[in-house]
Amino acid sequence: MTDHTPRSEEDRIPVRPRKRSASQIADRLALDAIYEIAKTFSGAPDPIAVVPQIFNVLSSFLDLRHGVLAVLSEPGNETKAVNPYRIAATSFRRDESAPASDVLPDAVARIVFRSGVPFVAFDLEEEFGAEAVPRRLRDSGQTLIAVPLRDPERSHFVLGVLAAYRSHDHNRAGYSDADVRVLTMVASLLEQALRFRARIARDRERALEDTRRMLQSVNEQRGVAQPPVSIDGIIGSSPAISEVVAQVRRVAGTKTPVLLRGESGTGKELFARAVHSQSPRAKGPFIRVNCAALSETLLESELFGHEKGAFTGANALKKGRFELADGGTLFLDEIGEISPTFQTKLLRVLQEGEFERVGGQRTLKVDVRIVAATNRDLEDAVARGDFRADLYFRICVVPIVLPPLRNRKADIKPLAQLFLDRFNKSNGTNVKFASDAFDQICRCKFPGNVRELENCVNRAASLSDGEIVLAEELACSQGACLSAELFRLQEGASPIGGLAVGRMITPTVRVSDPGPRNPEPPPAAQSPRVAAPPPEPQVHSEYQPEIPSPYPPMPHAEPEELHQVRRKTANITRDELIRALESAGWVQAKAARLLGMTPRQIAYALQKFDIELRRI
Ligand SMILES: Nc1ncnc2c1ncn2[C@@H]1O[C@H](COP(=O)(O)OP(=O)(O)OP(=O)(O)O)[C@@H](O)[C@H]1O
Repeated sequence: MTDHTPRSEEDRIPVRPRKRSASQIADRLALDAIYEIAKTFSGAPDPIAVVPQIFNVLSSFLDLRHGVLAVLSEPGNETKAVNPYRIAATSFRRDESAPASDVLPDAVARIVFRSGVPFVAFDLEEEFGAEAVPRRLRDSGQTLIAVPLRDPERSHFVLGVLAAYRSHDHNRAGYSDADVRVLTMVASLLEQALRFRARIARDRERALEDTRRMLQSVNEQRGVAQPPVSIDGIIGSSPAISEVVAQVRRVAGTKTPVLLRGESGTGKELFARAVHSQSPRAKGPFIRVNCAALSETLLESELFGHEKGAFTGANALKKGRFELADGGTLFLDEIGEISPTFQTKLLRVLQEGEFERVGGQRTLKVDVRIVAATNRDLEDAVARGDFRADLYFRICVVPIVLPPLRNRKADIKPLAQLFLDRFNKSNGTNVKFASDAFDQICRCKFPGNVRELENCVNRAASLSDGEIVLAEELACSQGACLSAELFRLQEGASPIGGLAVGRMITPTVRVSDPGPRNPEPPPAAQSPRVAAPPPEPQVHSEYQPEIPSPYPPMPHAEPEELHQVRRKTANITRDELIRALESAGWVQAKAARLLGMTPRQIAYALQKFDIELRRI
């Protein structure tokens, strides 16, 4: 039925669409394009795979043509270029083997990778030469707009370049700002999509890992033996160590830099050697540098070498470790300890594979695989600005974390047996552990990790009365295991040299008496009568200097016992000491406990009163 009700005057005037300005139309199109693009990304399981579709949208809505996405490739592959990248997507239908320069001028890509800001080239030919212009675009004027794509996880890190061309047939000057804005928005949508995907992948990986661990622990409980691992002297039968060995095997075949992380004594150097020996460069040299052991100047001349006469004392040309490691592997131990200036020097050689000897002019090129190690929390160091982020990304391409021994108890027994066998071999002995001794060792937390286990075995084997080491002969049974004491003081929360520990330096504290704060375990005693006191820390001022220590800082708040210890040190008499030793069966650690002193203080007192230890 037709509606005959009379309409008002207003109703009868035909509605003419409001005229929009060119810029309003452009804005509207941009908005529509972004809407389409966001929809496409949100539904895509692999955001990079849909980038060609995104380029089509840009082209049909906004005339932004010939889109291209370049992403950083893993460093350390065949190319020696700085920031090697690959073309990951394009709207050209191009032959896969075509050079990247067919779609994106190399000079522009590198500018964006390095600067991390958008770049607009109004006239490629004029700015970069005819060769820079992709072949198919040579006959037409084109403005190139390129914006950075940032790593979703590390916002300062440029991992890609998103670019597109605008033909000069269009209003060339007017659009570039808007084009930069649109491409930046697209880059940001892509970053979000990548971040989302990475999160899903990580969650999936975590779930798989949990399942794997669960199965392994069920197998362990059922007594299904894990096959023992054995490469290059690495011993272990725990799932954790098998996983690390598998990672080493996987990564060894490439030239990718590896960063070994883990507490002190977990075997970082051993694993660095394994990465080398399992790699195609195994026949090449393996060169190690302890970055923490050398001053900056020495480190520079050690790593890069020096020319004759470069400085006083440089009487001859000396090749540096980079040169010596050519064709092989360079192991940079304790990399977290190098100074900011040296970080810059190292970055250059890691990026470009080039350096000059100290005092030299000639640029040398080497082919070296880098394996680094640290027990520092490098992420924290980067966040605090102590460690360069770009160097961090160079060295931390494949991080391999070595678990502490307390988290892989299944390794303790085979390792203890290995060290005992080594002891017997080098001493011509046939010492064995009684089964209760083995059980006791296996229960230990070993805060000093494998190194401490090695010491423990050697100490027990050296001090044993007979061929069988009994449980009661172990240092821990006699209250003489200082690392157990140390671990107790840590409350298990801050393991020695653990990843959570930043700079491993004892805190600067006011000291009125030089009583030891972090007693080190006594050197594996050569004979029970030897009671040589460890060197007394020199305290010249009211403040204790910062001493690099393998142990994490002690809490600032001092327990009451420690105050008592201080008072006792000065007051103890010879008789008091002998009485305590007598009642402790001449076990220093026990006597120390009776007197409320540390074993180290007992050792000083013994020396002071010239008392020789008796063995009961
Ligand atoms: N899985 C293992 N199998 C056999 N020996 C091991 C294993 N892990 C560590 N070790 C031994 O333990 C000792 C300490 O290892 P290493 O020096 O490699 O530790 P690290 O992590 O580099 O220590 P730091 O950080 O203090 O330098 C070495 O004698 C090493 O041979």
